Amino acid sequence: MKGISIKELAKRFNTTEKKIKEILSEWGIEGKNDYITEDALKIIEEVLLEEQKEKKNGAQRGKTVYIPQEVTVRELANILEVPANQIMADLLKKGLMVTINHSVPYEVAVEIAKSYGFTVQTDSQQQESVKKPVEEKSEESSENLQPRPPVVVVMGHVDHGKTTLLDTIRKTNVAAREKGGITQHIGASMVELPDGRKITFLDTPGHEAFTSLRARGAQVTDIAVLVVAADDGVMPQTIEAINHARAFNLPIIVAVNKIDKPDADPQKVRRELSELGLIPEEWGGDTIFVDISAKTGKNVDTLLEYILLLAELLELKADPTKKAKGVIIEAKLDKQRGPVATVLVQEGTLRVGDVFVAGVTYGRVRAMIDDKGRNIKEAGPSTPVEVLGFEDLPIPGDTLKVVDDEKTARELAEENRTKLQQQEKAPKALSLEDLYKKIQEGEVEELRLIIKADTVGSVEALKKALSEIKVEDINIRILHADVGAITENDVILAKATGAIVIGFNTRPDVKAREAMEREKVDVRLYNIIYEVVDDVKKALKGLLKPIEKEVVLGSAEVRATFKIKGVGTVAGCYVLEGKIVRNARARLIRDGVVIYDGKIESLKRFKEDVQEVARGFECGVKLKDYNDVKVGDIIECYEVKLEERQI
Ligand SMILES: Nc1nc2c(ncn2[C@@H]2O[C@H](COP(=O)(O)OP(=O)(O)OP(=O)(O)O)[C@@H](O)[C@H]2O)c(=O)[nH]1
Repeated sequence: MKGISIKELAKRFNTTEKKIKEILSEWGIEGKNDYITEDALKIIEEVLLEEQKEKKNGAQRGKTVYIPQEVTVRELANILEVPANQIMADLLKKGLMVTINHSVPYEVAVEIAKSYGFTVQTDSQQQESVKKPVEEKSEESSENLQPRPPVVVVMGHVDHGKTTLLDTIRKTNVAAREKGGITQHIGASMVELPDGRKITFLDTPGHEAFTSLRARGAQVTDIAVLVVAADDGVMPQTIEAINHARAFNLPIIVAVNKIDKPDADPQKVRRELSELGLIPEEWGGDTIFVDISAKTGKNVDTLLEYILLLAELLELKADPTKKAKGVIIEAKLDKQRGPVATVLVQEGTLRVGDVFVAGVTYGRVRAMIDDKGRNIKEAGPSTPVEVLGFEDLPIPGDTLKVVDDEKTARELAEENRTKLQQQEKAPKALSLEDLYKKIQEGEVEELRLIIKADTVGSVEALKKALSEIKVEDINIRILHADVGAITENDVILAKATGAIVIGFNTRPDVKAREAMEREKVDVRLYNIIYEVVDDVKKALKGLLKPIEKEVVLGSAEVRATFKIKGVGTVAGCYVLEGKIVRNARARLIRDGVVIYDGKIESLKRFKEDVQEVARGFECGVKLKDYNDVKVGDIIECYEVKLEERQI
């Protein structure tokens, strides 16, 4: 393992190479060829971070800063006079993966400022056009933080038992049975153990659910349970799920399922997952593995115990006394009840009568129904509840915030609408063309890639070739690499993580195509490894030219041919779709094979020269420098556009 170079490390911590070498010798660590191993890196990082904080704390202790409600990483870094990288590292530790222009939740920003020894002034005299959310006053009172139940997503390969596990957990949910509740599907459910401890599960199994919520900026889950069937072992979606969880730094507990089956081999699952970096605790690693049978219920209680244990280690806390804040998990229009949405309360307590803003809509909580179908009056942190009283249908992934009055709610919703419109104008996902610009602006510090290829060999070759690219200090991180078509999941993951999808001898499927359009994710298709490497290198150096995009204008079938003296062969055609345009580019297709690629030289309708001929009409086409046209050939007319993006 190569590790990280001393030079890179010095840059990351804004210090000198000499300083790093000093720490190395102090700790008796040797750097080979100026490279440090991963283990040594951890020690150095800790020493440097501590030193940096100490220094800051000393200098800043007592200094008062004002942090606006809406603050980006860059702005916070400026206010605290700390490198933006450092702030991003602090956020990552709190499970928030952001770039320099992302906004930082206010309460997190305050926490970070305090960790650097600042006193935070909340009561600003500054004039603000935006109404400050009301919870700001209570933001300071972190003494009310109390443990909250973990929010868990169950993931894994098809048929490995995700749904069965969720059903079993809900059925053995003692508290619910005693209270006679009937489980309702509301998008998430809360399980209560006999001793009163609770766990919230997202109802929709699979990583797609949380990744698409995450793509909209919502950090919903705390823990991922990876279900792997012991009779089947690690399968493609197991790997996909691991990569999705890792992309968001979500801790994973492995549930080795179906151990009741005679051909179950839980040890094989351990071996396979170890190869993927999930090493069982019993083998000296730090991943919890629990052998279960979702069908018989065996060890499911142990699994729940481990989830709670991990939750304790994660110190999940929230302040139930604050005004509520939550995430929309699901939303639907109900004929009788109007817009209904499931909200996962993340902070504070949501109460009937509360006025709220939720993305571009707002409302007042008219009623709340829990996952057992009961009407409830209030819901605390990590509780999923169905909420009635929205003005309009909210969007899953949007945040719901309780505010003081309806006027504020309406104004904030309007503001969010304006922001959304602005965002929609600018493509948000990263493209290879604008990578260089973003690197220069400090918005991107690593290039994240998702690779899909035709064979395992190609995947490996691409991974190797890409990992060898070294341009400045930009890191290339492969979030997911697999065999097969580019899927909607790949696109959603790319969107959520700011990654680029590379397809090698493979194409996006229909759903992926739709998602690409919708999410404006950069998907690149190649069939030569060298070109992938070359494009990535050029992008990192800012040399990549805009992509030429081909747009098919229309196609026509050749129904007759005419030899005309001095002109050549003219094809009598019928336009099947779109239109045929004079002087446009065209190719001739015979039995699915392109046999000519050139230009439409002349286009006529009843001997008249015309500019274009639409679908359903006949026309005469002469292809430039080509006469071997035959009846039954297809003429496809197209144009090549340069993407409008600037490098
Ligand atoms: N023997 C045995 N069968 C199980 C166990 N868990 C699940 N199954 C069976 O495996 C099959 C698939 O289970 P599901 O729970 O539907 O799997 P899933 O992962 O939710 O599948 P998808 O929703 O299709 O992704 C069903 O026939 C279950 O009855 C188990 O612990 N033991």
